[in-house]
Amino acid sequence: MAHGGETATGGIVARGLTKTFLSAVRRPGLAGALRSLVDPLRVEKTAVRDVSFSVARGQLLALLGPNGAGKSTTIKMLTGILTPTSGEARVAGVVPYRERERNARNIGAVFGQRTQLWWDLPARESFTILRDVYGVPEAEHRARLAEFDALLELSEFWDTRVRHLSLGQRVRCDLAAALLHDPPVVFLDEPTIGMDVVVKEQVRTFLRHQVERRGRTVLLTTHDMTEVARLAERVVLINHGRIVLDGTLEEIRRRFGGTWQVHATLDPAETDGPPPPGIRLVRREGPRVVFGPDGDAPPTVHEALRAIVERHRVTDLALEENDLEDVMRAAYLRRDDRDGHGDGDRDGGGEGGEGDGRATGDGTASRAGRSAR
Ligand SMILES: Nc1ncnc2c1ncn2[C@@H]1O[C@H](COP(=O)(O)OP(=O)(O)OP(=O)(O)O)[C@@H](O)[C@H]1O
Repeated sequence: MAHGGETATGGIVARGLTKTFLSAVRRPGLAGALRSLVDPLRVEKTAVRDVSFSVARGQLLALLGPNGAGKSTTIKMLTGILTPTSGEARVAGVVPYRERERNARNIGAVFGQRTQLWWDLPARESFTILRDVYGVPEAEHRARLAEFDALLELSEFWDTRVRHLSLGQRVRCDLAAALLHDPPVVFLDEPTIGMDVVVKEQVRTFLRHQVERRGRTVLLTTHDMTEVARLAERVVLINHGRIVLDGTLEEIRRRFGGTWQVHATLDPAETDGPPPPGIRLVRREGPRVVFGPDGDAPPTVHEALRAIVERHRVTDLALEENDLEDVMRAAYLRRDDRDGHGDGDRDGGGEGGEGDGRATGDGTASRAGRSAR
């Protein structure tokens, strides 16, 4: 966990962040509806529960989780839009919900569904207004716009009124607008939603440039697993408002799906024998078998291939990586199982906590793993 000193240079720290909403619900039936008018029934909903993580300066972290997991609520607390019910946050050394103006200078934010651009103005005029709002020197402004244009091809459409831009064009302008004042920290809530594959790749290149060349700290949410695979060094997976895993994509694969599968055809003379240690038989159909990693410390794929060939009489061998969407589905569903058992998981602090999804300890809770049982 990073400390205040680290965030002062441009990192993010969330400690025990919790947000509970109180919302009015209507009682059923006409009489209930009338009663609710004078005596509203309020229910509590904890959207984010004891969430702790940190992002060091110049790191990109993807916040992942199913719909309603609490991602946007977390980002809203870190951008100062919402005040947490308990816990604390620091973004570039500032408590965002206490010093909103100071925080606004340190961060850029893009909420893919909304725009911060003036609808009836061409984007370039919005950029000029933002330059004046943030007091960016003209030469700096021009240099930064030129950099953004080179990466995002904005000049093709920045003289068109924002209301006439396509979604992909508009979000590219929003990305530029969010970074024009050179913020050290950037929050992106589903930035590539609805973009075509070419524009998505352009935006990813732009983000990589901002992280690697400009040293910005980026926290993004996405449901696009290709995006995660291409961009994120580290992911925090949340579900039902709690952190399930804080680690790398490889760790998610290992815990929820396994990092590899070996499809083999065995010689008909092969007699049934157990697979090598650390390897499990996922599926068997006649001579065709599928092996996967087993346990907490499975062999690497090279070790596995060698062990399988030494142990079994193999006539054909193919290596496949587990599909990331399948792995994520297993991760999301696994969390639901755990909730159903009310296991009282608490630690949001990441790796090794009770909330790390190792419900069975086998580390291979994949679709394939289940079908093998
Ligand atoms: N203002 C609010 N009042 C009451 N409940 C809310 C409010 N905002 C969010 N919630 C609830 O909090 C939970 C988390 O919502 P949130 O928008 O953070 O999820 P999310 O992970 O961003 O989901 P998605 O991927 O669908 O955008 C949801 O159950 C949502 O209904």
